[in-house]
Amino acid sequence: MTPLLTTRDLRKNYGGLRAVDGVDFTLLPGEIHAIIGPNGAGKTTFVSLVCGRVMPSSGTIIFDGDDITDLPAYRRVRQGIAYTFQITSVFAHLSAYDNVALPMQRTLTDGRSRAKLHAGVMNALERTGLAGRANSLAGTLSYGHQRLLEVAMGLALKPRLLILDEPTQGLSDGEIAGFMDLVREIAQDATVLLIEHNMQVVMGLADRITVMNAGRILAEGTPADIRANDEVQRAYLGTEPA
Ligand SMILES: Nc1ncnc2c1ncn2[C@@H]1O[C@H](COP(=O)(O)OP(=O)(O)OP(=O)(O)O)[C@@H](O)[C@H]1O
Repeated sequence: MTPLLTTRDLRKNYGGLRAVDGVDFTLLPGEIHAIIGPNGAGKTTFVSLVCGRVMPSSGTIIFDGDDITDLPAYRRVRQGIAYTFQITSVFAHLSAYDNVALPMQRTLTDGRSRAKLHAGVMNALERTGLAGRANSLAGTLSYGHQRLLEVAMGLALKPRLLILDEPTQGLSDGEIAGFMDLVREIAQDATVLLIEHNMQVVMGLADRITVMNAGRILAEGTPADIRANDEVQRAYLGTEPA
């Protein structure tokens, strides 16, 4: 199977700190792929390099056969890479509807396609269970709903690759269960790369897991492989119920 995304010897240094230190990574189309690892392992920096928020010190990023290493973030969005980040980034004083319409509008080359925009926004809100909140100001939504709104903003871009950075942080158990169903549904027509600390979510959702430690890949495999890996247990999972 041809990978959707490949990184080769990808590096990001902050002064003397090697935040991402020679990562060779492969993402297969259609998979749900989790990146785990201790705080400071380089997970957020790595996905920031993939989506273009941060430019690498060296190395190569290939997306769907094209070298995107030097492409700015907005061009990567057009190629189908969407992301939502740890820190809630909704516009509090805009409605849920407008929050989704804003990023989507940028992808429509024909500024007059209002019907298309409306259909796309409502589809994204429906998939995330927020259609009934379309007119609510984003700032009045619960934290969990704001996180879902971010996912809706990503979905409206019809991404081929959706990157989620700690999407379940701050969600209740019930919201987490709903979120897992949503990710499975998204993965039917997109590839999902997620950074996640909640091991139940990781083990329950991921087809494959990459474990990072100190900027490098420590291990890769299925949930069963990762559970059975002694090095991973020592470096990371030891204190977590795997
Ligand atoms: N803009 C920056 N300037 C300097 N150092 C940075 C910057 N961004 C990240 N780092 C450092 O790079 C290392 C990797 O950070 P990163 O946020 O990628 O880790 P992480 O695995 O995502 O951690 P967490 O699970 O806590 O989010 C850390 O030591 C961090 O302090």
